[in-house]
Amino acid sequence: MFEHTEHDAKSSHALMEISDVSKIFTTKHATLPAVDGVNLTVNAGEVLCLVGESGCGKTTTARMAAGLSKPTAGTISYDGQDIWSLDKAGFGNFRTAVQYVHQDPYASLNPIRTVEATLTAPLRKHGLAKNGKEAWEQATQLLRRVNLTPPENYLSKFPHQLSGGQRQRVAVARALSLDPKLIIADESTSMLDVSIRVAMLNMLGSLRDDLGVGFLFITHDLAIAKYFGWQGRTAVMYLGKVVEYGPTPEVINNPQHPYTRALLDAVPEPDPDAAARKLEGGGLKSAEIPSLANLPSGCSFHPRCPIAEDGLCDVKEPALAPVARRSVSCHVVQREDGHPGDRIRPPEPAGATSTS
Ligand SMILES: Nc1ncnc2c1ncn2[C@@H]1O[C@H](COP(=O)(O)OP(=O)(O)OP(=O)(O)O)[C@@H](O)[C@H]1O
Repeated sequence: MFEHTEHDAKSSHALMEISDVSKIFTTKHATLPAVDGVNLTVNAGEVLCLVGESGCGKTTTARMAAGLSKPTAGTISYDGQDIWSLDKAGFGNFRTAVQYVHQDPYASLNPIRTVEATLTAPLRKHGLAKNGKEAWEQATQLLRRVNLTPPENYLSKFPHQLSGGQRQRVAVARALSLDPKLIIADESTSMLDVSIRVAMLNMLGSLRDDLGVGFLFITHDLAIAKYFGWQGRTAVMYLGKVVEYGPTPEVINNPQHPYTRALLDAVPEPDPDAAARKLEGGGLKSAEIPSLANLPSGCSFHPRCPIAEDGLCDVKEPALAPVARRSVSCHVVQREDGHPGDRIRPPEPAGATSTS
């Protein structure tokens, strides 16, 4: 969709580092490890897609990356600094540089504010516009940037007077008003019709190309990751953990983890129930995701996994390890790749005698 320029490859540096990050929610009834030991890096101008089924911890990770929620453990660094050790001014700068675009703009746009007020308020608040005229001019430029033209047709509108796609573009324009280095887009196209979705993705892609904005792009749909994040990397999450992580073409064209393979088998399937049935039909033993409150032993994917081995996968938790130009956490895949961890073998059945 959009070209990867030489400039990007050379100028890429780690903008955000998510290191060993966990988030545990404690409710009256349970302790929920929503995110468990996640490591991710987003380079400047790069797209990192975070993919997985509902409830796997994508939004929780995204909210921590945006500084909206504090990790239970681990660190989120922006430009080399732990965001939770920044002083108030430093944290404020981080919050302007990293903008969060919510999947439902209805939830984030103030219903009683016009588009103009929505766009000019942050400009005035952060001193990016000296006066009302300058703020108005910048607001019109922002609307052009997100292809809402002519801008004059939109400035006086309220959110309810816009279509879903237009609202989403206003939310992106507002995020852009503060000249962010990184946009965290949480399923920001999932509520749109397919053609509007594609137009929106193309527009976001042009921001990356023209402005060098990096993206942490959250989606449950690998087809979207393929379309939007082809030049970047993709991390597949399952029950709070990253199970496969690498360059998007590697992950999509040659998936290694059985969960990634199953997710790809289920693409494209807009109806979640049909997708779940397809997941089951596509080789998974079950469409049911185990509860975070009662995680399976060993590899938490093993009860659904078509290649799980008794005595191995239900006993020992796999770690991410390099396999075929990406990282994968699967004992069986790692063993087949000749990984040093391959010496783990299922125990001999009771009564079996060794012939050696
Ligand atoms: N504030 C909270 N308190 C308790 N549990 C929570 C809280 N927020 C999220 N969870 C739980 O943490 C898990 C991960 O949720 P999260 O929203 O991060 O998943 P997700 O992959 O983004 O799902 P979706 O695609 O449906 O948004 C879920 O089991 C969810 O119920």
